[in-house]
Amino acid sequence: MASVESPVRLDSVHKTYGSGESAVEALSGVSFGFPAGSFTAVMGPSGSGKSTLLHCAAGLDEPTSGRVTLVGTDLGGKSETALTELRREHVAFIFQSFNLMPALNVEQNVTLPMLLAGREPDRAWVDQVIARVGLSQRVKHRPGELSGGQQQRVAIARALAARPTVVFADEPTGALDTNTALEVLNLMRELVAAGQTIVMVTHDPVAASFADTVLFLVDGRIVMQLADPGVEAVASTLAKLGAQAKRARGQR
Ligand SMILES: Nc1ncnc2c1ncn2[C@@H]1O[C@H](COP(=O)(O)OP(=O)(O)OP(=O)(O)O)[C@@H](O)[C@H]1O
Repeated sequence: MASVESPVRLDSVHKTYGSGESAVEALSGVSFGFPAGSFTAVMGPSGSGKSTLLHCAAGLDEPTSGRVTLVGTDLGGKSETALTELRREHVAFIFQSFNLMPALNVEQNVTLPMLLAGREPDRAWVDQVIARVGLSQRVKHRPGELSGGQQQRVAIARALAARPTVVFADEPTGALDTNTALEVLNLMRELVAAGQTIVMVTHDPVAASFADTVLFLVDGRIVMQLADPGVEAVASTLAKLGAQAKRARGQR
């Protein structure tokens, strides 16, 4: 099951929030297969639907219509329990809102998802991941004893330690200093080289340049894809799309 060609697939996904006058169409027919062992960045102006796409792809939010397939499983009509099990087995998140367990120390937070999935943590790899995010001196600290950036690094180590099939990341480097951000992005590239699939929402052209492909969303639609993206190309495309979106809003 885990070795499907596209561990994450969206087919004609629409997502509308609210109804009637106040309805907002956050996704307007998104179709994309994220290939196994690929790193894809999702970019676009504020409100273009990036987080909604990520939440629908991860089964955290249900599309209004269309189909999402995660690691070979059609998520349509699945129970919350079935979704939780699927995620526990195959998926990791690096979201700002995915909090750490306050009573557990760094090492315990990092190994918890594996223990919950009934898997024995690979201690050497766990130590390596914790070292790569610069927290070797903090393994016995609790989240409350760490800075915001350090807590984010624990969340990153936690996501990477379990070697999930798919990593969903929302602004994973947003709260990090430049050096740690580069270290984390390099680590993500290593995971991709090892066959894992990463889908990352970011506003940062430098972070996006680590991806194999950048998808640009405008008004809930994929309007452009950039392969092997360079920082300059990403930044100029983003600026152009942002200006177009602003003009279009002005005309409405
Ligand atoms: N729970 C919700 N209820 C109502 N509308 C929502 C909800 N979540 C998102 N939206 C709307 O859907 C659209 C897309 O939102 P989304 O958060 O996916 O955009 P985004 O591209 O991630 O934005 P940003 O870059 O500002 O985080 C926006 O117009 C937003 O206001």
